[in-house]
Amino acid sequence: MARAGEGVSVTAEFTVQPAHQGAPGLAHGGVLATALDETLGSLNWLLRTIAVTGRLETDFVRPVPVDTVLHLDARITAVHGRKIYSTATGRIGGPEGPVAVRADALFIEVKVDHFIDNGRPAEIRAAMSDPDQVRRARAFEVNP
Ligand SMILES: CCCCCCCCCCCCCCCC(=O)SCCNC(=O)CCNC(=O)[C@H](O)C(C)(C)COP(=O)(O)OP(=O)(O)OC[C@H]1O[C@@H](n2cnc3c(N)ncnc32)[C@H](O)[C@@H]1OP(=O)(O)O
Repeated sequence: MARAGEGVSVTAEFTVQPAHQGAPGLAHGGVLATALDETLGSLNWLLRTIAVTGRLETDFVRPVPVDTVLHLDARITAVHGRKIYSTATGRIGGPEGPVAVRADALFIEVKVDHFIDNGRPAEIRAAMSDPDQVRRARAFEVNP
């Protein structure tokens, strides 16, 4: 089965808000990890694959002040069976600015059942009664 691999990439911007503060005036590392995780996770949509984060290794290279725009750049590095390897950087001061954070991730492909079996019933019911959500999930299952 042919699958997109190298060359699959996305860019994104994340603005650090006051609510994201950890140390005074600085972004909390967990929030920056979330921004990296979200950006890396969006790569899986380009592969038309439903996948969850199995591993996320994050390096915090420079402090990121509140109100900073984090310029994110993520790409798939390899696909092997159900395993999707990807990497991302977050730069400050512009898309070519210095790297403040970076992450390497391993996402694992799952079936829709992963969510149905493990999610809270109320939210699963709401998702299943949302025609857009169901159509998207079925599209993945029919054309993985
Ligand atoms: C109707 C409703 C509609 C719903 C429509 C859904 C829409 C689409 C939603 C998208 C959602 C996005 C979400 C965003 C990103 C999160 O935020 S995801 C949330 C955080 N992550 C999680 O909750 C994952 C929790 N972990 C798990 O559930 C299970 O560990 C996993 C990841 C499914 C893997 O379990 P498994 O399927 O039993 O797979 P397993 O055989 O253990 O591992 C498969 C392979 O991966 C390797 N592996 C697994 N974990 C690791 C690890 N941590 N480190 C290294 N290797 C690993 C294994 O060694 C194995 O390798 P091989 O032997 O094949 O070489």
